[in-house]
Amino acid sequence: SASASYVGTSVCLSDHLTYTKPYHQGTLFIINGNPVDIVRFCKAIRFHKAKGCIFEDSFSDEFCTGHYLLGRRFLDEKSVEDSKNNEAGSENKYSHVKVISMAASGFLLFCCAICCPCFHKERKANSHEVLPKESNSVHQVSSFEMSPSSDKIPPSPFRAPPSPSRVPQSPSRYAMSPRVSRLGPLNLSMSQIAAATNNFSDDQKIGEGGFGIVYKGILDDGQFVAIKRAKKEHFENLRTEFKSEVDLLSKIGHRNLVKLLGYVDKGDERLIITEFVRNGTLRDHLDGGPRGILNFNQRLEIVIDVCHGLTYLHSYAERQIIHRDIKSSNILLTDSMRAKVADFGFARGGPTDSNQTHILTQVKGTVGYLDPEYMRTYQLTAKSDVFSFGILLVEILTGRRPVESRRPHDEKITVRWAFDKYNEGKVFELVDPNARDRVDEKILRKMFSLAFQCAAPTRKERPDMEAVGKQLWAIRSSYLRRSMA
Ligand SMILES: Nc1ncnc2c1ncn2[C@@H]1O[C@H](COP(=O)(O)OP(=O)(O)OP(=O)(O)O)[C@@H](O)[C@H]1O
Repeated sequence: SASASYVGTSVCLSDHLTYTKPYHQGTLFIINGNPVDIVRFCKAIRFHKAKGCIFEDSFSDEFCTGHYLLGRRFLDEKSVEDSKNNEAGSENKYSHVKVISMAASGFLLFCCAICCPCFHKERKANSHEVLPKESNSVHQVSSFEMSPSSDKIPPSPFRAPPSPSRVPQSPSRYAMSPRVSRLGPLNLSMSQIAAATNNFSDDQKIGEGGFGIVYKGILDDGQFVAIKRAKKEHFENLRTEFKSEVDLLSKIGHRNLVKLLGYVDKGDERLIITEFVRNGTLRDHLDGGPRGILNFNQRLEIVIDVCHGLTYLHSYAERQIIHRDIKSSNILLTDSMRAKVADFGFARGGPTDSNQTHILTQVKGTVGYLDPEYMRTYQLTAKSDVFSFGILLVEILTGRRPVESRRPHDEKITVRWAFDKYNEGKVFELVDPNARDRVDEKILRKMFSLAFQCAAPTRKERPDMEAVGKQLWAIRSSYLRRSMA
């Protein structure tokens, strides 16, 4: 994700216009979480400009000049049609019959069919939507402070309800957020950290993310640590959310979550110190290379670990925590291939009051894993992590990134491609070609089915992580039974 191309955003009329930069043939254009073609995107820009909307500095629209758009009218008309269909669907989202009738994409139909029980159960729980009183809601988009529920978002011709066929694309960092830095139980001075990292020498560098460089360090007592050193341009943000995140993270302790050991917030330095997890990221392993290829059993164990880490955050931590950036490059593996969820830079406390169903907040996360409903409504719940987990599940089974912009059109959005193949009964074609062990078709279908439930378009349709865990355990037992037979 260090290579993430940034995205431009406008929130005029609550539309979220996003595109991956720099502009090239494979550039993805997204409106409110829905992939659109360039013509429609440019139309939205023009519309926003006419309404006097201000675009970020980084938002450039030079691709909207004539020659890129020639010959695209057909596409444009088609997407307007799509949008009309979807608009109609949005009104009917509480009626099963109608949901079924609108499910032109097939995906929604599927989700509805397999998720009916949770659909019913969750509807009650979500019936009160209250704007939470957050201490650190400074980043909320101002128009939303006045409009707590999505119903009140001003109308725009470019809004459309999400559907899984509309998952956002490309594993690009979607928005910048401050990193936490803290120094809890590990009370290290700057000179100790300098010694531990050999003065931040290049040899100790293990990676680089959007916010800083990660170094490996070795403490006096021989303990290995990972030290993330924030880039100076993020310092201001760091200050703003610093305290709340420190408070959140200091309460976390689970074997499937990377432990935060401390922070430094002094003078020119913002450092986060975590336990060092030595076997690379899940993405590294899916890409193959010297570490070898993950077999199916390992993949299954990894998703179970991630699921347990998330279940703890959502249901068992002192206060509910929503990670907001679940993705394969944030899953670290130990030598024994156990998984730990890392990178809590975007983590947020969930609702604190039982009347609150969600938190209203700016969208943060990584494009491709981002919950389309959260992108559209700015309502954050633990189900946004469930969505990302579903995308991750498809990724670990197929080996493909959530968005593969170089592939043919119908394969670009991995979850959509997988869903179509699944429905055609071609589940074996989905399996990562690098994973050589042959797995029973039933097991594969169960895994994919679970992934699609998690990546359902609306949070009401998604199971919670605890339910996901139960399903994964059941799949694991039948897998083990079958492989022993
Ligand atoms: N605790 C850790 N132990 C071992 N390696 C780590 C640890 N934390 C991070 N890394 C390594 O450093 C790399 C960069 O991590 P970082 O979290 O900064 O970036 P990212 O998640 O890849 O990108 P971004 O922060 O932009 O999402 C990771 O890909 C991983 O290889």
